[in-house]
Amino acid sequence: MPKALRRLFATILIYTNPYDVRKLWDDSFNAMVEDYPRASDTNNVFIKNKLLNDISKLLEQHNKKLKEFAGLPQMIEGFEELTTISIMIEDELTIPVSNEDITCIKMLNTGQLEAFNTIKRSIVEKESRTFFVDGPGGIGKTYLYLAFLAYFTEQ
Ligand SMILES: Nc1ncnc2c1ncn2[C@@H]1O[C@H](COP(=O)(O)OP(=O)(O)OP(=O)(O)O)[C@@H](O)[C@H]1O
Repeated sequence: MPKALRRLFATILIYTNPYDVRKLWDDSFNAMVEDYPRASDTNNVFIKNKLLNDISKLLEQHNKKLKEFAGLPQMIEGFEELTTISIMIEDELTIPVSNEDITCIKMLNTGQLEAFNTIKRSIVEKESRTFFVDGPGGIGKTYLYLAFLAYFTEQ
């Protein structure tokens, strides 16, 4: 739904050239960013610029630019490069999850389950921590990763 609203917003800009773009932006803002990830370190400036970046890409498909619409906030310079990470996350989310991967979660051994629960808790509580999973070859690191991928994609 938020994605469809962003597309609708861009379509309105392109085809109707509304009188009060800023009001349309302000009124639609919250609904358009509903699906954006909100980590603890994600502030409003990031959300605003991510939205501008997404709208900008939609406008580009019609050879239009953000700056052509007076009243629209402008994106901070260099923001596009900062979004590379979120594109990587979006790519990860397109990987299909097999039933076998979903079964992984129930099959985790004690060590894997401990790691799974610790990392999952940290993600759910938006701690923004980094974990390094190490161990001898064949111990089940990839298996643990597949369980995570299945769990969070399902979510
Ligand atoms: N909890 C588990 N239950 C059943 N099979 C498992 C479990 N954990 C791992 N395996 C299986 O053990 C094998 C080795 O696991 P995995 O590939 O995850 O190890 P790895 O630590 O990533 O190895 P490497 O470091 O060599 O890449 C795989 O065939 C995997 O399916």
